[in-house]
Amino acid sequence: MTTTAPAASPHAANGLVYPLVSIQGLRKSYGANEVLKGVDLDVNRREVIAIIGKSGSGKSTLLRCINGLETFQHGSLTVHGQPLKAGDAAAMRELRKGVGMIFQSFNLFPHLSVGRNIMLAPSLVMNLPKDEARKRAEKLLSRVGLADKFDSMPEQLSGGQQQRVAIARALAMEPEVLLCDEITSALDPELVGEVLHVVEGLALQGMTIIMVTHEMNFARKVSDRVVFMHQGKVHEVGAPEQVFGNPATPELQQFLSAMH
Ligand SMILES: Nc1ncnc2c1ncn2[C@@H]1O[C@H](COP(=O)(O)OP(=O)(O)OP(=O)(O)O)[C@@H](O)[C@H]1O
Repeated sequence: MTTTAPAASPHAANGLVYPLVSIQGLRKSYGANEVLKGVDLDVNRREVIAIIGKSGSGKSTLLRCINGLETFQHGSLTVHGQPLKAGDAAAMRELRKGVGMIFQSFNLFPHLSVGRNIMLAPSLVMNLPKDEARKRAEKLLSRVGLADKFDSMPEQLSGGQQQRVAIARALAMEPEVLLCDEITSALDPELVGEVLHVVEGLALQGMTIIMVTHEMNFARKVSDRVVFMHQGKVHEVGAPEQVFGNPATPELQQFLSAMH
């Protein structure tokens, strides 16, 4: 991908170099159902990763583990050099501050204006003074093309606009990495483009993004690497031209032909 930001790179601090997100041997079960069966994945700063795969292959569960919404039983997860042990609830809460997540449903607070939705977390979690939180919300709203919607209520916006507010709200916590879980799946087709345009802009500005998506053309255009998940594992990973143009395994070939 051509970016205006420097290329993806391992993070360097305190003389150490490490990926921004490092996942090793991650296993997660719901009861007897093992959903993630040993996932290994490193994500460098400024990388854009698209996760694709059949329904039930564990894509959403993996994202939810990365932002600490789900516990896992085995393996390790390190974000920004902070290792997170399986089941460490306090560390998971801390982790969530540095990881933004956007879901298929926008989950805006219906009784708060657009601006207040964005100000909420910086005010409550980061203790940002009200005027600074407001300035931050205004800036983010213009970044997602909604500068004039500060005082609107969520119900007055289209689905595409609400999803853009959800993106602004996630960015308000200045996350290290942004996780996107099928964020256009609930939108009418004519509204998909405006949301993808915002995500593409963030990618070009150097945001580290891990997105689960069914938008194959978008994955091909924007991502640095595509991860194909199959039966709870990373089955194939590579540059978009390799994964889409020259899939190595029959499972990926079948998945891609079923998408056409
Ligand atoms: N909270 C839960 N409790 C029990 N089982 C769950 C839970 N969440 C997910 N699962 C199961 O885990 C498996 C993987 O689900 P997951 O949502 O991660 O898959 P996915 O690849 O994201 O699928 P999709 O593309 O349909 O969203 C499924 O079998 C699902 O039923």
